[in-house]
Amino acid sequence: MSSSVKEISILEVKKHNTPEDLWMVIHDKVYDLTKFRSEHPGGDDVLDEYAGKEASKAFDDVGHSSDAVEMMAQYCVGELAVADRKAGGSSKKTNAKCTVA
Ligand code: HEM
Repeated sequence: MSSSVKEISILEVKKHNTPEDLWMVIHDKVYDLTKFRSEHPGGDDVLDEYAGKEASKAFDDVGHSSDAVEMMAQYCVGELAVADRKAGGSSKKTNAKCTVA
């Protein structure tokens, strides 16, 4: 069965590790936060810190609101490749729609 969600490897995510090209992984979803960076209420520096990286724990530790979680979907560009996922990485909370082809 084909899925409408694109699978992205962690190696691909790592290439997008600058403020001008900023991707990160949160709960097995890949987000392109390049445009959101300057709008993030928590600041651009914290996002820069996780550019190209796995940021699930950092995201959870902040205790982001449900509004923040809802905002995530629009920046989702795909799912982390199954082989690159870690046990416990997924989260119902942030398993929102991510149907970008
Ligand atoms: C798609 C990813 C993200 C979205 C959509 C997002 C969104 C938001 C929003 C809407 C707020 C305002 C407070 C709230 O509604 O909870 C916020 C605050 C904040 N965020 Fe994020 N955020 C994201 C990722 C991250 C990451 C990876 C970090 C890493 C540490 C982070 C750190 C913070 C901090 C420190 C605050 C300020 C909390 C405070 O003032 O009490 N955020 N974020």
